[in-house]
Amino acid sequence: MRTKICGITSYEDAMVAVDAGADALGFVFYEKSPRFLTREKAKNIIQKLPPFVEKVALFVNVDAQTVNATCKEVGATLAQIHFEADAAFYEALKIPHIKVIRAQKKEDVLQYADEYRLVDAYCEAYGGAGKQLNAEWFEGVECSKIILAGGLTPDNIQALKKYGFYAFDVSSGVEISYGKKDAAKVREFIHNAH
Ligand SMILES: O=C(O)c1ccccc1NCC(=O)[C@H](O)[C@H](O)COP(=O)(O)O
Repeated sequence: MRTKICGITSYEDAMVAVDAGADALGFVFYEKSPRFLTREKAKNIIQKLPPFVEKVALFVNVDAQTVNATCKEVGATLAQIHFEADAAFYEALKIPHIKVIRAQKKEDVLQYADEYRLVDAYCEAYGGAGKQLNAEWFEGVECSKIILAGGLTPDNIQALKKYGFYAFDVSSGVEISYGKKDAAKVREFIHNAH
């Protein structure tokens, strides 16, 4: 199972995740987030990372030009879009991207079913709240294009493997404090996901 460790704010935490086998790292460009980091700080981390690691830039309520410019400047390889955006926004993006579904009910997890998408639990903060989805919503659903997020921990992912998700995404479940990862939990999460 692929894994993304989200809310990275230091090179040390990034390398703990990479060394443990993370496929992707998430960087939050939402100023109201406790995991927000500046473009300069993100660039300094990203430029030192080894190849074959997806560098994901997260955005909330910005225009496409901001997404394009930020990703180019920091070296992000994928944009993660955490808000409702229209077709013109997506057409203007010049970088690979994934939509985020902030699910509030079972039907929501079926949105954009033909696309790889991240399904997270709805929260006012847009993400990183440690709020879990109802696993029963995935019963009978084709999950191979879903990146599951929301309240995942090293202890609860084993039971979720049976749904056949594309990947697991975690932030608060492997943290000591906002934006500071717990190395042991990061390793345990990735180990248990595989
Ligand atoms: O992490 C944040 O602070 C954040 C803020 C605004 C938009 C998205 C954010 N995080 C998005 C993620 O991809 C998280 O990994 C995802 O929501 C799961 O978080 P958690 O429930 O804490 O594992």
